[in-house]
Amino acid sequence: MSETPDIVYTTVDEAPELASASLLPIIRRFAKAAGITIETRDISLAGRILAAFPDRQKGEVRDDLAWLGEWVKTPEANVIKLPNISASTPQLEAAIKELQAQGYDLPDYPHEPGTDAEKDARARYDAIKGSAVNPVLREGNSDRRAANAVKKFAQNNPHRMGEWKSDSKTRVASMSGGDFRSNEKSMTLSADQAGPAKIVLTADGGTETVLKDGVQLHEGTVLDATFMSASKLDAFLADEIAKTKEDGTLFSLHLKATMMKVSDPIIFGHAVKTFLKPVFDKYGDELKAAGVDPNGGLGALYAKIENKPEIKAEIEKVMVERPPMYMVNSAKGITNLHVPSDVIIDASIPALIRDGGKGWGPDDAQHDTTCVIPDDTYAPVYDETIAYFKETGALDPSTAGTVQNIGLMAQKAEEYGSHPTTFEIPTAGTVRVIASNGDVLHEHAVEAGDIWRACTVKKAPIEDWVALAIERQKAEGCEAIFWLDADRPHDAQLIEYVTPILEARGVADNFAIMAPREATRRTFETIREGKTSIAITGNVLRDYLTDLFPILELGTSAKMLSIVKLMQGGGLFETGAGGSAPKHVQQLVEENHLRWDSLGEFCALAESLKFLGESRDNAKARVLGEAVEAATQGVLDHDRSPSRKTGEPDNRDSHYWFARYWAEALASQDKDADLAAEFKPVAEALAAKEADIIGELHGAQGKSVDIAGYFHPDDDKKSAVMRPSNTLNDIIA
Ligand SMILES: NC(=O)C1=CN([C@@H]2O[C@H](COP(=O)(O)OP(=O)(O)OC[C@H]3O[C@@H](n4cnc5c(N)ncnc54)[C@H](OP(=O)(O)O)[C@@H]3O)[C@@H](O)[C@H]2O)C=CC1
Ligand SMILES: O=C(O)CCC(=O)C(=O)O
Ligand SMILES: [Mg+2]
Repeated sequence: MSETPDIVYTTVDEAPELASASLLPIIRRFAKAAGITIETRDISLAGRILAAFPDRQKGEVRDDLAWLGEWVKTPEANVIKLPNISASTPQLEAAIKELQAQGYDLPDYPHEPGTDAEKDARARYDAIKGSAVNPVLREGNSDRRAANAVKKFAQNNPHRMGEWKSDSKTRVASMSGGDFRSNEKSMTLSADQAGPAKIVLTADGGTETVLKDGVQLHEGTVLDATFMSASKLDAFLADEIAKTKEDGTLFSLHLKATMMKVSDPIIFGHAVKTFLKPVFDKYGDELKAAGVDPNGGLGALYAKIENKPEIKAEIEKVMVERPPMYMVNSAKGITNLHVPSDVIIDASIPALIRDGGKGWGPDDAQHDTTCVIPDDTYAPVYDETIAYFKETGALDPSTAGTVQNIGLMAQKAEEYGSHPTTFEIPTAGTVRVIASNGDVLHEHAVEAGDIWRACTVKKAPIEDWVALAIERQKAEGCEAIFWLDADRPHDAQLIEYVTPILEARGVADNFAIMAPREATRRTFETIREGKTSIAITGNVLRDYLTDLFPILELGTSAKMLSIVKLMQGGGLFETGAGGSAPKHVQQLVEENHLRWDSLGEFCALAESLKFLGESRDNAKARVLGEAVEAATQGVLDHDRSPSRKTGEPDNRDSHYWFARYWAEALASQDKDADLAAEFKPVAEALAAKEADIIGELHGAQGKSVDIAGYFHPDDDKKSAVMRPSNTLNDIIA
């Protein structure tokens, strides 16, 4: 491992990692011709678990995430980042079990840590849980958009859209009080308030508990504090369950338990308990004794009551009285409330909207759905989208314009950085954030069980974000909207930053500032006319909108260009805006067909090579990058993307075509004669052997395969499955 490779390609999980087994050898072969070093760093869930317990493993275990976390703070950084699992507790436990079965020495996940050793293990595991990678790597703000070629392809080959009817009963339900939105307070730190702050809970009896000490706050940082009332949440959930029953729709809950890894699993647990309230009322003690943690979901609960027929019977009785649930997998009986990480709001709601507002029910058919999004901060975006489509009918992807996003993300911005300062309040009292100079920055009266949190966004990332927005708007010359609500405390603080910068740069007229609901409608109206709009948003809307619009415009967010211009000069190139597509793994294992589309990897690779060309003045990298763009265009023009169906071309076929078009582009360019000479025979061989290669790739499909693990498959077996064409392998070797 050299200290600074030219490019780091991340080792991840699930479908994208399977794809890498086929694609990475091709990338390496081409990069080698230009003397470019590509190394991998392991940020997979399994890799991170092992790195958390290096002392218990045989041999050396590298902490690649820690290494990358430092590298992204240097101007040399050039990372191609694939999506990785942000694990919920059930996923983390499953991964630990698998690794233990493979012979790795790891402690179980301690649910109720008692001893010091258990507390230590729990702390190490909790650091891995949830979205533990992206916040570490994202030392810059986010620029996500569809490349022109990708957008054109989607317009010419529109995906299927469900029909939106004006009488659809699908709706969004959010709290009208007591939620994070209504309790939010926000302020910007002055110089004398900067320094280590503390968060203190003073119980109603007077006892003080320091919830967190040494919270480093800087001058100019925007600091928010808010809480979700547990009692109001429960009342809201109970009410919505009843209303859903009356409406005759599916009940669904949409959260982000992965990125909001402290707050949202607790909210999820409230939903599990409220849905099964009669069961918890009757058998609460027994369930507790059996080790049931409602935050882990129904899946974990059922596993713990296998031998308790009376509780099972009670659950069945209650379920009959409840509205039918939106299903994750109706064939397997996996409901919305089974696993907290199965229904991830950024992907789940847009997919439902793409399908005309329909979710899958227990009867394996699609129905109108009540979408419960307890916190009302961002729910209006979905509520307005649904209202708009009910009025106007579905969007037409063949004519729709596009929405780009400039997202405030750097340095754990906003809610997605709030985990260390989120608490489930143990006793009623008052929470205060106290600055180093003694100023009380925020104060809330809370009840036991309330979820209180503070979050920050620093000055430098805000200024960088506005500058990035100005740059992008200048490049596009189109509508650009800051999705900020002057009536929301946090957004009002951001507006105080944004307006003077726009004015000082003389570009204020090129931008609008609109609350999310209004911005949603305006943006849909703009893209309906075939035009482009730039959404300049905070971190959560960055996440939500870069799934919402791509899923409606392109059918998926996997095809997005996703660039993180690191604030210290490096580049982080994310592959698409979506996740690791767990269902694709199942299809591969059962039928040896991988429907994962690597277009996101192709786009990121082109950007990474072109960035290398600029940052290290590497002319060959530039040529390789331009050829990748030509290859990507070739894959689109000739429709070489994977099919969903077994027996048809899959991910591996698309890699063959990608390699071929890449080699052809290199052979035919005239900027670098050495590269042209080297790739001419490669291009010829790939063309001459087309029938053999395609035959070998297709011959492999249709049978089940063994990769010896889900979270930590065997590298050789994975490689054998993903590289079934010896003819192709020989040409690439
Ligand atoms: N950047 C990151 O690291 C991210 C990581 N994640 C993680 O990914 C996991 C899954 O998240 P989830 O919310 O389900 O979102 P995904 O984006 O993984 O999946 C949603 C659906 O999108 C489709 N899809 C996604 N990517 C591709 C692709 N490249 N080619 C074809 N289809 C694709 C699949 O549809 P179909 O099944 O119909 O084929 C998939 O089931 C979680 O562990 C989550 O934490 C999520 C988002 C970003
Ligand atoms: O970090 C994660 O868990 C998911 C990230 C994500 O969804 C995104 O950035 O779009
Ligand atoms: Mg997302």
